[in-house]
Amino acid sequence: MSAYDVRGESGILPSRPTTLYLLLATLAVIICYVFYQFFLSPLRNVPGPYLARFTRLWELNSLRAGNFQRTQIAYHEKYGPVVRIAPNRYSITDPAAFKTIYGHGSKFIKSKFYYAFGHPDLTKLDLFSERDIASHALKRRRVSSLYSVTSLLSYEHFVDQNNLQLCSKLEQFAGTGRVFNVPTWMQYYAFDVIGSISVGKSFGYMEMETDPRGILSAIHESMVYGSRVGLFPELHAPLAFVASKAKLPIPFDRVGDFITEQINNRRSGKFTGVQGDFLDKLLDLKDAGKIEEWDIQTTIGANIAAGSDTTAITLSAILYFLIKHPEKAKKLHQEISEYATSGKISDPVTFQEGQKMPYLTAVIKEALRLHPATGMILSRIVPSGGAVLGDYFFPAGSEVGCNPWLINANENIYGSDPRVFRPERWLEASESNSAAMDTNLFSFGTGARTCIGKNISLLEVTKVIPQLFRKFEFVLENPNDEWGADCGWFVKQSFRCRVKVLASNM
Ligand code: HEM
Repeated sequence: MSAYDVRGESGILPSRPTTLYLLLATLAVIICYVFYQFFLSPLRNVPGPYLARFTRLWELNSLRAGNFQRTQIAYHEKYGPVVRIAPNRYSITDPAAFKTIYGHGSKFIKSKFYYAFGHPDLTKLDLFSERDIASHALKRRRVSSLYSVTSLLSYEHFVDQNNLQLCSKLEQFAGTGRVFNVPTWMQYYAFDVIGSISVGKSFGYMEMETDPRGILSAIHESMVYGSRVGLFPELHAPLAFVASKAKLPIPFDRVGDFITEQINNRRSGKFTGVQGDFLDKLLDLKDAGKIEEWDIQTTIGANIAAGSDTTAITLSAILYFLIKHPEKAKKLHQEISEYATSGKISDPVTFQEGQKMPYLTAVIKEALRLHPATGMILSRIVPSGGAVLGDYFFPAGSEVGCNPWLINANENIYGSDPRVFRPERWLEASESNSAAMDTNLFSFGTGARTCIGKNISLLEVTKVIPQLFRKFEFVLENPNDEWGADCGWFVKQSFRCRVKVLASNM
C-alpha cells in the first residue's frame, strides 16, 4: 500500500490524494457552515423548518409538494411572525415590518428571485423583473399613462365584447347541461380580454376552447419555472445559455413570437380591428421617442403574463366563494336587481356604475383578500445598515418578504374570522378601520412595486361579475366538493360547475 493509498480493504475511499483533499475540504466547509448557522449567524435564533437552515431545497421541495401557501401559513402558526424559509430568506407577518419593507420611500429592492421571471440579459429586464430603484421608476413612468384611469375608458368596450361572448357561451352550457371547469373558462376569458386590450385582438380562447399556439401553457410553465429557479437565481442565466446552445424550446418565446407578429401586422397595415389598445398607444410613444422598441415587447408581454392568470384566479375565487355561500350570492343578486330596477346600472354595467355598488365591491375585495393570486413571499433585500423586523436585526443583504396569504389574514385588521368569506366585514368597518383594511390588502402588492395593472383587472371584474350574476346561477358539479388550489407563484384553482339561466334575468 503506498503512502497515499488510504482505501484500505473496503475500497470505499478514493485512492487519489487530490480527491481525498477535495472531500475533506468540502466536509470542512460544510462543518464550518453548520457551525456558523447554529452558533454565529446573527439570525441563528429565527425559527423555521430544520432543513431550511441549511438549504434552499426545503422551499423548492415544499413548492413541489403543492399547496405552498398553506405550508407557509402552517409554519407561521407554529413559529410566529418571523420564519426562516431558506438559509438567508425569511417570511415575515409582523405589521410594522410589512410597512418597513414595502412602505413609502422603502429602499428594500426586489430580490434576485425576480430575475427568473425576466430576460436573462439584464439589460432587457421588464417592469416586473427590474430590481434597480431608479431604472424601475423610469420604466414605470414611461408607460404609466397606459394604465391610468383615463386610459381605462378606452379599454371598456374590449371588456364588453368579451363579456358578451362569455355570457353567450354560458347560455349554451346551460342549454346543454354542460359541466365545465370554472378556472379554465375564467382563464380563457381573462386571456381574451387582455389580448383585446393589449393588441386589439382577443386570443380567441372562448371561441376555440383550445390553446393552439401554446400561449396559456407557455405562461404557466414560465411562472412555475420562475417560482422554482427564482430560489436559485444564479442558475437562470446559465440555464438560458444552455437552452439556447442546445436549441431547446423556451416557453416564453411563444408569447414573444405572438407579440412580434402583432407589432408587424400593425405596422404593415394588416391589422383591421378596433384600435385604441395598448399597442396603438405604445407605438405612438415609440414614434415620439419616449420609449424603446424593446419596451413595446416587454409591456405587452408583462400584461399577458402578469394580467391574465391573476384576473382569472380572482374571478374563479369570487365564483367559488359565492357558490359556497348562497346567502351572499343572494345578497349580490338583490343589489343587482335593485340597481337595475332603479336605473342605477345599465346592461352592460359600466365600470363607473359597478364601482358604486357597495355589496359587489365588498365581494370583490373579500375574494381578493381570501384568495390572493400569488402564494409566495414578495421578496426584498434588506438595504445597507440592516433593519429591525419583528424582534430580529436583519443585516444588509438578507432576503425578506411577506406573503399576501398571511398579511391579508391579520386578525387585528380584518377581525377574528380572517379565514372566513364575509364581504360584510368591508361594509361594517369604521372609517379608520376601513382605510386600514384597504392599505393592508396585499393582493396587488403595495408601495413602489404595486401592481400597475390593478385598475385594468378591477375594470374586468367589476363589469363581468354583475353581468354573470344578473343572468346565471352557478351550481357545483358535486355540491360537497372543495376546490383544489396549487401554488407555482400563482395559486390556481380547479373546480367544476353547471350553470342555469335565471328566470328573472335582469
Ligand atoms: C387580480 C389581478 C391581479 C393581481 C392579483 C396582481 C398582482 C400583482 C402583484 C402582487 C404584483 C407585485 C409583485 C411584487 O411586488 O412582487 C403585481 C405587479 C405587476 N402587475 Fe399585477 N396583478 C393583477 C393584474 C394585473 C394586470 C391586469 C396587469 C396588466 C395589464 C398586471 C401587470 C403587473 C405588472 C406589470 C407588475 C409589475 C409592476 C412593477 O413592478 O412596477 N397585473 N401584480
